[in-house]
Amino acid sequence: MLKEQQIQIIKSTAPVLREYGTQITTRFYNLLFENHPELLNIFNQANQKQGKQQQALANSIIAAAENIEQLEEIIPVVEKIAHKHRSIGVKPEHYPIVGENLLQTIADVLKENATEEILNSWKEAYNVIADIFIDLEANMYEQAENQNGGWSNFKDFYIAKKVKESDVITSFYLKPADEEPLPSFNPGQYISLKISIPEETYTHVRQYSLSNSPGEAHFRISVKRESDDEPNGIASNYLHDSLNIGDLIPVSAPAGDFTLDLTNHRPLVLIGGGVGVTPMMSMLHTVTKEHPNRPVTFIHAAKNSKIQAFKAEVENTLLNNNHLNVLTVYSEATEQDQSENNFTEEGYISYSWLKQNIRNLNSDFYFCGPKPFMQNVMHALLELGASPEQINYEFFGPKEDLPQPTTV
Ligand SMILES: Cc1cc2nc3c(=O)[nH]c(=O)nc-3n(C[C@H](O)[C@H](O)[C@H](O)COP(=O)(O)OP(=O)(O)OC[C@H]3O[C@@H](n4cnc5c(N)ncnc54)[C@H](O)[C@@H]3O)c2cc1C
Ligand SMILES: NC(=O)C1=CN([C@@H]2O[C@H](COP(=O)(O)OP(=O)(O)OC[C@H]3O[C@@H](n4cnc5c(N)ncnc54)[C@H](OP(=O)(O)O)[C@@H]3O)[C@@H](O)[C@H]2O)C=CC1
Ligand code: HEM
Repeated sequence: MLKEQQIQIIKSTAPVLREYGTQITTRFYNLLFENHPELLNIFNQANQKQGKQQQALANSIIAAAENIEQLEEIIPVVEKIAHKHRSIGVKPEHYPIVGENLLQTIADVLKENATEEILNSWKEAYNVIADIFIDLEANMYEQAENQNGGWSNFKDFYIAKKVKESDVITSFYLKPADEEPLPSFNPGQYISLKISIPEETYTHVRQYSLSNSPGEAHFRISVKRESDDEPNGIASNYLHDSLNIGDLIPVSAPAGDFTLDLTNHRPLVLIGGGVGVTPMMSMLHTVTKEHPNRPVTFIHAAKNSKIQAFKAEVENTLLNNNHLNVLTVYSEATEQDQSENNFTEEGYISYSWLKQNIRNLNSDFYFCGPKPFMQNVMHALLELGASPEQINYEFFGPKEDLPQPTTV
């Protein structure tokens, strides 16, 4: 346990580390992969090259340190990270490795300012934080293991079906190679895939939201081919081009805490941006099956009908449900979309448009999509007066980028 003096040292040096934050974590990852190249198999190298992971780690370690006296405050943030850690296969034995390399880096960056007393205090603080992660993740591994037919790490699934949903999105129907029954999962959760590409030295682990509802004999994921920017997305292009029916792929047990709360019956508003619609599909299918009388507004913002996935699937759900309202917003509607008038609004989702189209503000809101879309929707909901507990979103960048709902 940390002594009072160590707590004061942590609190007084946390601002310095915040200042050097990403410089420390950038150097940390270089040192970590130099000393432990095997960890290149689990870290997303695109996130590394774009600096996203360095920022995320720096923010979380320093946030934990600044809350060192009331760590229970950061449990919700730690839980979200622990879900991802568990789905990737982070183990207790990894924590001392990260700790050693992180402290070495702090010493290197702070140089003569890194006295033995400061380093020992940060070592103690890291161990306290690491123990919280290790305990949480142990429970999550046990829970995943104990679910019917569960497994705690990765297990082989085969591609049972591939369905082209749009010009850029293809769905993969995955079934367990051992034919064990699938564990249930919460709508909105994701799985991690461990993707081995022949010419690549390391595996690529990626997360994909489950786009079907629990209780079926398969998992369905729907993957957008990332090819708008250079370099093309390594995993999504491999899945689209080279993963075919019958091929095997290691899959983690479902994880994630961005999940539909089925215990309350307030009206529901699901807002998906682009392929961010995937968790919304799982939520839509689940709620229309289990609570057919719950009013649901399903909003999909996409470029146009050539890019949009699940248009027909959602319209089919609409046919069988009197309490579902479906709205489509295209930002780059094609001429065919215009002539068929097959969408509700052109442009971006806005505060005034949401105000006009959300029938009941006392709703639960769930949204997911690209960052600019997320920022816009969050702003609009806050402006509409939605309270923090009504707003649920999956965002996987440094949280500071998104306006936070003010506490009431
Ligand atoms: C919880 C969660 C759920 C998700 N669910 C889905 C889903 O349902 N469907 C879906 O399609 N995606 C989903 N994603 C995203 C998915 O995990 C992948 O990130 C996505 O498929 C891209 O992976 P990739 O390997 O194809 O691209 P990567 O190779 O990882 O590249 C990603 C982007 O980074 C850029 N990039 C790569 N390397 C560099 C570099 N050296 N310098 C600069 N830029 C670079 C690429 O141009 C590309 O635009 C989800 C992500 C999370 C965290
Ligand atoms: N559980 C999770 O965390 C999941 C995360 N994802 C992530 O969701 C993202 C989906 O991206 P993608 O499919 O490429 O989405 P797109 O880039 O296609 O964007 C979707 C729509 O949102 C519009 N948009 C862009 N900016 C704004 C804005 N400021 N306000 C409102 N709308 C806006 C786009 O318009 P425009 O034509 O101008 O681009 C487009 O019409 C990916 O980053 C993916 O990784 C996906 C699935 C699950
Ligand atoms: C106290 C210690 C740790 C903290 C505070 C921490 C924090 C984080 C954070 C904030 C993220 C981003 C989560 C997200 O994107 O939603 C993350 C992801 C990750 N962490 Fe940790 N982590 C710790 C220890 C570890 C250890 C010991 C390992 C194992 C080597 C590890 C491996 C990973 C991996 C592989 C990812 C996903 C990276 C990516 O997809 O780009 N972490 N961690």
